[in-house]
Amino acid sequence: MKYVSTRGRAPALGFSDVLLAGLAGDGGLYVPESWPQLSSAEIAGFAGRPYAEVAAQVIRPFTTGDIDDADLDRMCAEAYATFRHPAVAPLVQLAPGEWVLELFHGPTLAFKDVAMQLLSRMMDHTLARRGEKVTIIGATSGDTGGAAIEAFRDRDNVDLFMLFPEGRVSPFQQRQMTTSGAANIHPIAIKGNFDDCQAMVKAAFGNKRLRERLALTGVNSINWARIVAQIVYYFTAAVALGAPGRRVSFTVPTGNFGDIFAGYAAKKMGLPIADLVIATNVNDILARTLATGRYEVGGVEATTSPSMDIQVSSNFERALFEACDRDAEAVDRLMAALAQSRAFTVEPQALAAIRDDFVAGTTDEAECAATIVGTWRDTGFLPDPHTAVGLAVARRHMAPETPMVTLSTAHPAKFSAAVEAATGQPPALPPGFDDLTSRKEEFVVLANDQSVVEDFLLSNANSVRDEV
Ligand SMILES: Cc1ncc(COP(=O)(O)O)c(C=O)c1O
Ligand SMILES: N[C@@H](CCOP(=O)(O)O)C(=O)O
Repeated sequence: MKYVSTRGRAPALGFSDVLLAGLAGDGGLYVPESWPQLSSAEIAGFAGRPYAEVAAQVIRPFTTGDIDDADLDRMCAEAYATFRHPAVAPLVQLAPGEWVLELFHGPTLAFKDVAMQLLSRMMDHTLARRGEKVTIIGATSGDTGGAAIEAFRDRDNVDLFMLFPEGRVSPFQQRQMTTSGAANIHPIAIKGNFDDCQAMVKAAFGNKRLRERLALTGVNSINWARIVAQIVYYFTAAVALGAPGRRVSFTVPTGNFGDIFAGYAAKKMGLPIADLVIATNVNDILARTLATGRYEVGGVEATTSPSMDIQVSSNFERALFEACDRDAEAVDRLMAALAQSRAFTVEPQALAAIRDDFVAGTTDEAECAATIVGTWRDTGFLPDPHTAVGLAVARRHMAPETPMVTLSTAHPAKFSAAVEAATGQPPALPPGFDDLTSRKEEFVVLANDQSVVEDFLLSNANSVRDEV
């Protein structure tokens, strides 16, 4: 399997090179050059199988030729043994036709663990084989940072620099990032918002000298390996509800579009998905784009679902590439317009293609809080604010006979202030986090300035290559 860049000006690469590249050299995102197909019989065969085995089978077509089958099986088994729930991603029924897929049973209580636990093992495996070291740079609105730090702490072939917006992540999320105590972990609070952090990460990749000196790579969902691992739970959930003999819809609380793009990938591989519903909070650029065809970056509003306080949604570029019939030049033009004027217009044919694959809805803060308390009171399931955004939107898109699965992307304890404000009581903390508030925090605060951040990386990375 080879991967091509959405902007068409970077070389096609195999899985291991894409894994270590993060972002393509032309600023684009890697996608598989064709979608592997799973037959109905193969999909039906997933029923009742352990999550790790299904994961290896779904992921294998993407890694063939780069990772040996036995190594992939072992890495999947190890990654999903870190989860607290034997099913890894259990489905819970809330009402007739309504389900949540609990993706928060990993080590940091967020869906990011599903991909990050596997990604860190794949990276470690590839680096050990090649005898290389890398520097990871990432941007987080809260959950990617914690999951990456947990997955990569104390790995001696990796230095991890994680940028987060100062004061805009929950206290629980911040402490998960700042209390690892590991020498290879460097949390950085940026005086800006998540979009500023993500823009700095992409600009760092665009600095060829820095990229080469630090052997820069990424673990945000710009890295294809993140998406690949997230495809798996769409299969396990749909099969548990009757696929391939029955169509299933999914609603996904969406920010950077990685999670829902994994659902799109599952559909392209043959999973019968009815609707893929994008759920956003008031930072609703994706819903506006689907409604009007105009992608227009506005200001970011801070909400109780901070991990979705995003305007520049990285993986939408992958969806555009698909909607433009894989015309990389067209995507390149749109991305150039975005860089220049913070906006672009999707051509009617591409917009129609996007609307064929996705629908979208938005929730405001009042509806989010009402959904938290209402769902808890009516069903006993306590959603975190991101899941509540998903549930509120999902309930407007339910169709008779088609199960609707909302992805539950974080444990409510990660956002206890918002949950307590809605329900009047704090959510119970799962075991293993009792000392989080007493651990010593270590992080730096840096200006929202590219050269300040790049200088910090060069001064603090353990492995910097000489200039040639
Ligand atoms: C709890 C939670 N829900 C939803 C999202 C949105 O996911 P994505 O960025 O893949 O769209 C995030 C962040 O990515 C998150 O941390
Ligand atoms: N909400 C995310 C933002 C980064 O998303 P990613 O999926 O591209 O890593 C977060 O929690 O940091």
